Amino acid sequence: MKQAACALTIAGTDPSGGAGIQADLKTFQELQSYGMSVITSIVAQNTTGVKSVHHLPIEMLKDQLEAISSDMPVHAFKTGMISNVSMMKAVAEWVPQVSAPYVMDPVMVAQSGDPLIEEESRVWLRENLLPLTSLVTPNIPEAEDILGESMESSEDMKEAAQQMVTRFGAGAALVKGGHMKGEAVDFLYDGSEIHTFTSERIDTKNTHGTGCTYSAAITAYLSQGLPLVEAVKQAKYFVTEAIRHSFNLGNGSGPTNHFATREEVFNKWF
Ligand SMILES: Nc1ncnc2c1ncn2[C@@H]1O[C@H](COP(=O)(O)OP(=O)(O)OP(=O)(O)O)[C@@H](O)[C@H]1O
Ligand SMILES: Cc1ncc(CO)c(N)n1
Repeated sequence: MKQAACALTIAGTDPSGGAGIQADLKTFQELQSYGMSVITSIVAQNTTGVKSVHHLPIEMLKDQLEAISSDMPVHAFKTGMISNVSMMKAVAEWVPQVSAPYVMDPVMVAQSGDPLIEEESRVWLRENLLPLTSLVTPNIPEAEDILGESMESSEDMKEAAQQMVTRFGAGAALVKGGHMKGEAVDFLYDGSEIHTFTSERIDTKNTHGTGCTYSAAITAYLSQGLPLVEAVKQAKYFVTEAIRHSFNLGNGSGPTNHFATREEVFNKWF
């Protein structure tokens, strides 16, 4: 029997199902990787915002990580919300045990603007976690935060992607243009060249969890052995269709729609 491609997410939760662990597992399932999850924090949130956050005790985080690496194959993994330095340290100590591509979504604020990471953790993330990654996927505010510089143009985005790799040691960097105007353009620097991924901008307020879905799709494709550029290309199709079919659920920024997506992607793009 063919062995399953196993993808893991290490992240916070979203009970409303649009972002975090829930979005990641749905994406893994849609893209036919076997999904596994390690929870960092339980977040009481929905489409309108974050009510409260409970961080799991560090020992509990370590035990979950150990439960995976002592028993399960991991063919690719991603991290999302890792709120404080103690949790980042636990993840950083665990990463070398797994020889699989590591995709970091450097989650800092929710779509609603609520903070998901403590202020002092940002430097630690940059100095210690970033060099362990195969790919980091910041949106523009996250890239500005990591580099300490403001970004206004495509040239700034490309420069930021390069800096993440050459200055801060990320394996590769994908700077996402969801927060810009006009077409939704993302730039990937893979250590040797810039690759550009462009889609039309879809006119919707329902973009809760787009970043989670995108990085989870990249992780799923990497777990299946696709090369990085191909994994990003296909994940961009997936997230674009998930945004196109997003739901008007809840009173705020609704979630992307995964299950309308797979068929749509295959019919339309292949
Ligand atoms: N309205 C849109 N139409 C089409 N593509 C979009 C739109 N908004 C974002 N994208 C694309 O979705 C992907 C996710 O990018 P985005 O910058 O929104 O992530 P994010 O801000 O990290 O998401 P999150 O809301 O989960 O924090 C990128 O490929 C981006 O270009
Ligand atoms: C747990 C979690 N991770 C990431 C995001 C960003 O979309 C969110 N809202 N919640």
